[in-house]
Amino acid sequence: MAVDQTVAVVPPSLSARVVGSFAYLTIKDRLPTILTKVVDTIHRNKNKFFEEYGEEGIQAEKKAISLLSKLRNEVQTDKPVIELTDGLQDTKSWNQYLQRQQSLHGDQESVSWFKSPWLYVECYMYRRIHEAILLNPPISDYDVFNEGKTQSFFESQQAVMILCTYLEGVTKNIEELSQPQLFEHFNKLLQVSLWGNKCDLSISAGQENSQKGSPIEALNSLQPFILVNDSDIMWSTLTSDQRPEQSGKTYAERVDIVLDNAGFELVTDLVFADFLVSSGLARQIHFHGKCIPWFISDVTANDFQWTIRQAMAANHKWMSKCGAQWQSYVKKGVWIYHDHPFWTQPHEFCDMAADAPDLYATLQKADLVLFKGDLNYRKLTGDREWDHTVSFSTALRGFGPAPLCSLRTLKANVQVGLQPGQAEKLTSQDPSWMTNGKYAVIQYYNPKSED
Ligand SMILES: O=P(O)(O)OC[C@@]1(O)O[C@H](CO)[C@@H](O)[C@@H]1O
Ligand SMILES: [Mn+2]
Repeated sequence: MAVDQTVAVVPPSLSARVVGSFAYLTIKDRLPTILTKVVDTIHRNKNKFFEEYGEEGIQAEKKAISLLSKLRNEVQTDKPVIELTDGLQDTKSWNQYLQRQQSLHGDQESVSWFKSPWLYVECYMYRRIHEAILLNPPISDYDVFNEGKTQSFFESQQAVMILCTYLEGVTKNIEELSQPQLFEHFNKLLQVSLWGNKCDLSISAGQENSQKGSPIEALNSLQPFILVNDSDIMWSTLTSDQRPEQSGKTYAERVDIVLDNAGFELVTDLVFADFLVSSGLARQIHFHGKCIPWFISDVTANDFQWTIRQAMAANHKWMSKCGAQWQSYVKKGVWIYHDHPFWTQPHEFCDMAADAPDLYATLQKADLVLFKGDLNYRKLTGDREWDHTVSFSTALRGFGPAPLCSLRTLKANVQVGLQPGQAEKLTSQDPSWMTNGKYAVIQYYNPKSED
């Protein structure tokens, strides 16, 4: 049953308040495990810090570890959330957000790990990890998640090669392809990018989680696990002549991709972006990554450049050809990489127009914005206890800078836009369907058309 937008009440945020919930288990078990791994990583790199910076490096390592151990204790004992002190460009807005949470809570109770919105405190933990490193020069630009990200890239080499070889097969005679053939390749590469989102390191608390086997051959068997598939509408958006004043084969002027994870997922996004450009479906791609290490595996500018360089240097004909092509797209400004502090803040995206109007204006220039991954979906929908049949547009609560599409494997218990009865059926077949990463959605919304 569709819910009328005008009368829909905004449901509460997911929170660890609900004992036994996924949010509760994340804060109780997964976050402390992640913090322990971060401490181990820093400790393991002690000699490297000594070689680079001498005794100062060792002192910084010790202080960072002590801040992180304190943080782990705060999480485990449900201490109040405290202000940031590092004076970065976003520190003030984080502290204002804490005040906002405080006023929502009322005076009686403090904002704490188990009593606050899960989205907020989970984002806050990653920002505090960054603070612990940042406050400790000379190791302040150390990426504590770098090892895991590079490892996950190398572990999926075979799949990357298969994908680059497939792309070569598509692009070499792309001019001769009919519309239906182009649509078939579009669908395949879109779905590869969708399932690439299985490979995040946060859900596995940093455990190896890379792509094994052929990502193309796997698609058929994965098809039934796509719960909402709006790829036809997405294709129509790209191929409808949105700018009839500009003649030629190119359809969309600009597609923006809000990236999620480095490693295999990023390669699938680059391959899809390459296909969009080389097929003429889009003229320019704008990528959006993170300014700081985030949710273990998320892409930073460094990861983006590193991945392209690795592909270029690969000892595989088609992979190195892809790498060279990607580098040339970047050089020519066909591909543009952006980052913005808003992506590493805890806000729901419906706040973007008010809290990051410059970013909102940037996205408004796109013909289509793709949001990769689970955390972006949580922020799109506000990470709330929505009824599963509420429409995607209702859950977006006015967010709509441009036509947009979420490509997400389900790893958190928020899901909207399902058919009546669909969620109940899934729950009876597979009770953890919302969090086990086996299911996915390609969910589209166009602010320009009526819902
Ligand atoms: O955004 P991504 O990389 O797809 O997923 C990030 C993620 O694993 O982190 C959280 C768990 O801590 C989950 O909400 C979510 O599944
Ligand atoms: Mn991620």
